[in-house]
Amino acid sequence: MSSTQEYALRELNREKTFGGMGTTKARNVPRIDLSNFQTRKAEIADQLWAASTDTGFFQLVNHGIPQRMIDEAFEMTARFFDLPMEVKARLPMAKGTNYGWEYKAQVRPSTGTADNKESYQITVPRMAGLWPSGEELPGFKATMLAFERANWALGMKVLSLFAMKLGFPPDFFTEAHDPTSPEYQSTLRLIHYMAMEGAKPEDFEGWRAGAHTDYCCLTLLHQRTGQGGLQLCPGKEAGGGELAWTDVEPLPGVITCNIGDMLMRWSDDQLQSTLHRVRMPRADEYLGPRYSLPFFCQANRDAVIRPPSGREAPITAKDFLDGRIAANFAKLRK
Ligand SMILES: O=C(O)CCC(=O)C(=O)O
Ligand SMILES: [Fe+2]
Repeated sequence: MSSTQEYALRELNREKTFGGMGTTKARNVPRIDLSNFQTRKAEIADQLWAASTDTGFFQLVNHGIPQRMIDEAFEMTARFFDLPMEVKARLPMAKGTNYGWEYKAQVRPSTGTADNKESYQITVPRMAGLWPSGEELPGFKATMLAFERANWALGMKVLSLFAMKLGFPPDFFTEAHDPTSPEYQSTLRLIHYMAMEGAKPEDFEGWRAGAHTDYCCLTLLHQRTGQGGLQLCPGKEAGGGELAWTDVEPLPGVITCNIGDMLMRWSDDQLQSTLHRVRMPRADEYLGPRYSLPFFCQANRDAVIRPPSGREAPITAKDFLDGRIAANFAKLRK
């Protein structure tokens, strides 16, 4: 078995145990202020480290991405998903890839059912033929490229502090996520969870996004106030039995972040990649569409993940990611 297949299988078996409804529990998701970043690096690094070795989730405030830019990205996202099906179908995500449009194709190993969503993923060097035309959606490409780069820059700022804590040079992860390289594979994802107004009772039994951990180093997640549903369960408490889930409410001016599997491995499991999911709204909650914009900092395909202790074998970020994509999108056409 190749290391990719072996990794995919291990992940599959682990995630299959997380699909149940579980209970709920209040937990603190730390809020971390990035203002005066240059002079407060040591303090911010301590706060990031404490949050990420504990719940694996934190929320950034004063992060520097202008609210206007975030609002514009959400407006373009709604317009994109409003395009006719046949237009979106001309931009398909091919099997084994991480870019393009998919409709209800992501089957989470935890649930075995498709997420009730459509998504469009932007992996900048591999978008040939996958952008809507300027006539179909004026301004879309420019807006999304600028938003992608703003997220990348913020992600690298945060990762530079993790590098410091792990004893790597400060620009270690920036080099591993070099956006000028053709091997770049960080991804901006646009997600549309379908409105549930008038849906049948059985439609509420599924998941908007089934329980999973992210594949990446770090996720920056933009959400809309009033469009809740994200829940987390820390890994330390996910060791079997019924899981207790915590609601993470979207707040204005906040970017919710979590550590992914890639950084967990790179840090010898010190930084926690935490299980999360998006639940269906209850009948008495907002039932309109839900949009979210995660940006996944994923090390370039040729970056080698070599944990300092040497306990886990080195693996390229390509092999690491391919295993996870294969386990999630088996349904897509080649
Ligand atoms: O939509 C959300 O709030 C979370 C999405 C998510 O977890 C993912 O796409 O990995
Ligand atoms: Fe996720």
